Amino acid sequence: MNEAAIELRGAGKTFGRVRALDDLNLSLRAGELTALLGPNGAGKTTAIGLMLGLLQPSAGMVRVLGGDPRDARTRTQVGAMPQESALPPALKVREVVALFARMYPAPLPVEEALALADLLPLAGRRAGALSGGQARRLAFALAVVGNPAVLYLDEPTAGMDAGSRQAFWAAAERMKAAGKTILLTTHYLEEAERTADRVVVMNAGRILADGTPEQLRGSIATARVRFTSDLVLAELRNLPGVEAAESDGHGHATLTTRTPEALVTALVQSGTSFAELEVTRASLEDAFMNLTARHSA
Ligand SMILES: Nc1ncnc2c1ncn2[C@@H]1O[C@H](COP(=O)(O)OP(=O)(O)OP(=O)(O)O)[C@@H](O)[C@H]1O
Repeated sequence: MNEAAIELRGAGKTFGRVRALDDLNLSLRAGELTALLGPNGAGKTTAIGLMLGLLQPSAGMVRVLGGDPRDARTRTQVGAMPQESALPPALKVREVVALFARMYPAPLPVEEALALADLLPLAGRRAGALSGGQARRLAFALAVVGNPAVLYLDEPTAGMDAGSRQAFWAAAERMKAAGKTILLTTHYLEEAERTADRVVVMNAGRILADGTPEQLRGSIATARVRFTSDLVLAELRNLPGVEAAESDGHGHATLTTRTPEALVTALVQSGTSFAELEVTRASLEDAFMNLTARHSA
């Protein structure tokens, strides 16, 4: 059933003295949409480069659909949307898509690829005349027109306006429903969270976290609970689920926890009088920033 469509085992990549990827182990199941997140330089594009067969691993192995990513048979089953793509400026949008379709054994109808990328109204425009966000949509059309089993999308929504983003995610949903294995990189965690089956967080060439969006939220999302009371630091630390506690000496306490409800319930049940209660949830974005910052040497 859901066997690995993409597999990296002990994969490493160095560029001179730069270790871009270090012992990467990743197994992506067929039909899943995985979001690869991480700060600039984390190694996301390099990982995609290995999976596309554009780069040779310095260590370990990479298999795509059971084969070597550089084999012609594998390549015709893979579509990619690079971070930057050079488009032939004089050709019209429809012509560029038709040109790409010819490179694949069983492509989608050109009109269908144009529709998926929300490009039908722009099909007659020269590629060189497209705006940045429109050019991203054309790059998406080129990635899907071959009707590939595996799709790599490197920051697909970068530069897109809100409407284009929405259209993009709707198209990604449709590709997923059609059974495609999709790996995309993004800096927009909240956006990816809605559609991704799985989120992999990378930093400095390594995987920091890997799971469903819910699991990721559960493992890294924290809340801050503030109040004033007579409790001393040791008592604050004893409250359930407290990960960090601070007290300013005037009774103002700031606690960090993943389970603010349990903490506040225990506080109430303890009978301690407290005031100025304030609970703020860190957004997943904040939690993700903390996670990657903590691991940056
Ligand atoms: N061809 C190359 N030569 C030298 N260093 C490289 C090369 N390609 C990538 N690197 C380095 O490898 C590291 C990982 O880069 P990579 O492009 O994979 O990161 P990324 O996670 O995709 O970042 P971004 O979010 O900025 O796209 C960086 O330190 C980068 O400078």
